Amino acid sequence: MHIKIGTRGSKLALWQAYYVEALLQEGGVETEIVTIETKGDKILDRSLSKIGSKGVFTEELEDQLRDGSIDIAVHSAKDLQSQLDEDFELIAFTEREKANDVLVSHDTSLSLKSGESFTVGTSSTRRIAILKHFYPHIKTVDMRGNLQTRLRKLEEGQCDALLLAYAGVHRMEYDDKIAEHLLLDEFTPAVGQGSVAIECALTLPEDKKETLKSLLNHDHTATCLLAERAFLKRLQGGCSIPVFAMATLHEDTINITGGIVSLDGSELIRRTESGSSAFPEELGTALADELLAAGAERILAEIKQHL
Ligand SMILES: NCc1[nH]cc(CCC(=O)O)c1CC(=O)O
Repeated sequence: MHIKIGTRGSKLALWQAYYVEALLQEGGVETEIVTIETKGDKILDRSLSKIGSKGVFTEELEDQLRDGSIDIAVHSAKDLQSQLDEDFELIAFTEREKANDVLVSHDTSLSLKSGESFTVGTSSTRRIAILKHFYPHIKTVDMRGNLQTRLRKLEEGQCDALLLAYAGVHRMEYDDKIAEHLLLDEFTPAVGQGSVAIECALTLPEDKKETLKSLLNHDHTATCLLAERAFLKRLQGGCSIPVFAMATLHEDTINITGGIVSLDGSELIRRTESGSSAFPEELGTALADELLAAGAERILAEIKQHL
């Protein structure tokens, strides 16, 4: 069997594609990597929320899935919108890396907890709003671009630190620049953070789908991500909305914590729900409904007016 793997060209995206390639090759599958540039890679002077969150990093990959130029597209699970177009599906989620955020700096003595004021580069509305909520003494500057670009901007002194996903920092081997691991109950990660998602066209032949699933899918991770993604779908949050959720699985029980924070950080709502691993999507949806009733509906409406 031969699988053509489509990926974005950033160093992190390529790492993820090589990771998937290695898993396939171990299973005796021949592979080929096809690098594809997306709108999100090209447009670097506007925030993601202004370009439009839908498909910024996926559209060009999906065009090639549709015409068969590639068999699968490899994405950071957290970059994927909650609702794919109807002719695509996610057939696998790889084993999740530690999902937390980290503070990255040349000065590894920096700490949000210290009370000291410094400037953090990030353009994630989730991270900015959570910083405003818990650490109002921290200044933020907008910092888009792929990991390499952001690290260069840090180097140039455009900020004192970056706020990033541990998964990406670790994959790029910048662990020695981690100043602080942030708490999951303050910086609850974005939905899907730390896992790699495999997308294909519905029309991909069944034998390929079976092989891909058996070699790439991590059942435990997939159960958690199904709950998180159902949560995101109900809240209709793209990656530009400060919504967060993380599920964990212990035996047959999923625990999921999720919430939303207003853009100025003044209001943060967070809830936890538990339920059977047999019904991950129902659990994610129920958590979202609970939040909507508890004020998330109003916060979401306010956010959508601003973006
Ligand atoms: N939005 C960009 C993005 N997409 C995935 C990761 C990191 C890897 C991951 O979470 O899987 C990052 C960088 C970051 O947020 O620090």
